[in-house]
Amino acid sequence: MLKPIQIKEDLYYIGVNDRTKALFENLWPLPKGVSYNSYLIVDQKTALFDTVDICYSDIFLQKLETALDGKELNYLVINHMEPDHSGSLRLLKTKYPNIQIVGNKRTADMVSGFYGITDGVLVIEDGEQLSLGKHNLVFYLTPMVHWPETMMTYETTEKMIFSGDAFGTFGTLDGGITDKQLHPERYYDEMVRYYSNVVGKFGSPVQKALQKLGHLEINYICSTHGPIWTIPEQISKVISIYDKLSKYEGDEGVVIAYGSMYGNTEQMAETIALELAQQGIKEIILHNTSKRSHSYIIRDIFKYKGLIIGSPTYNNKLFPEVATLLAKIEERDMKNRYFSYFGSYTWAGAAIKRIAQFAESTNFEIIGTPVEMKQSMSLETYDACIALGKTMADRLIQDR
Ligand SMILES: Cc1cc2nc3c(=O)[nH]c(=O)nc-3n(C[C@H](O)[C@H](O)[C@H](O)COP(=O)(O)O)c2cc1C
Repeated sequence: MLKPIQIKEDLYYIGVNDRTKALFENLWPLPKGVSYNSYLIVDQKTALFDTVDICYSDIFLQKLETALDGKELNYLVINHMEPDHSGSLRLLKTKYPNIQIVGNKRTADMVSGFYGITDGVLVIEDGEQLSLGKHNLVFYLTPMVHWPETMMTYETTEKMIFSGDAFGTFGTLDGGITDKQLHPERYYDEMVRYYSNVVGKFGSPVQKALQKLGHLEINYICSTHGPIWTIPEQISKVISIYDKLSKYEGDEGVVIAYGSMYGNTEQMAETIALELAQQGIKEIILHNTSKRSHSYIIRDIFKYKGLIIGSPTYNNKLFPEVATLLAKIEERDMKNRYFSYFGSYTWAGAAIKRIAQFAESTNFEIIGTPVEMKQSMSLETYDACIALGKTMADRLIQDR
């Protein structure tokens, strides 16, 4: 028998930890794992909020059964249909055939399309309410805070928000479930990585959602990944992280992401970094795009205002890992960055031209003069790298 965790009277945590999966969405590394959170309110009516990844259905269903303690399961509220949360739906419906599945019309379409379930679906509108007895639920549609059907559910008595993926983070819950039981700092970098990797493209919908929900008093943030946030300062911090990231606001600092096969292009990166430090910039992060998972590079690009990209010419194109990274930056509609670039070649340069095309497609502010190096570092190239580093530092310092 597996037991759920009682968070407070009427509220149970019945999520699970995944320490097995290597890549979230088969893309983003999970060195600290991830949790799939599900919650149950037990009132005159019972309501479950989201399910878990299908790999953990058995554990989840056992915990649910214990939490229900013989009561009927009345509602499943689906805030998000991505399979890491809806994966247990078919099994849940088989075990509790009379359950009412609550979602908006887009949810209903996906419930039918993914799981072939069309009966017992209660379609709600934005702002609609549902009473469980003592607890009252209000549904807020927040489209594209990841997927078009995403919504959040606000419980008005205890002021709890079931936020779906919003305010989520990578990292398993190792014993502690609420922020009071753990060191929240452990999760913040992983929250930024989660946001930038998974939600990063949707800055504007996240801003709309934050404005829509801004008037709500919130005592509990119950996300589908990571800790339950209950401490007022932590709640403010979590919301401010999402606010800042969705506005694409960066801190003072520079990410230099480069490709290099034999180290020549890397020397350009090193030279620029030395000058940035010389000028008083403390946060300088060099990422070798072949060595570091792009997941972390993207996280840092979301963190810092300065971005410098470097690449050798490779078969008349960009070095492949750099090209892939640029595509990932483009996909995320990255904004508000100070951008510089550099490149190298041996017989006919193409890297610089390709990065210039990328730069044109963004709204980044181009800083300094791009540096192109033939073969290896000459005094002229060295001076040009120093000049580029200085111009970037000056631009960042202007904002202090
Ligand atoms: C597989 C391969 C393909 C290359 N393709 C080109 C090319 O199309 N045009 C060019 O001018 N140089 C090309 N180069 C040369 C590199 O761009 C040049 O040597 C550069 O300085 C390498 O930088 P690195 O030392 O940082 O790896 C190629 C090198 C390799 C290994």
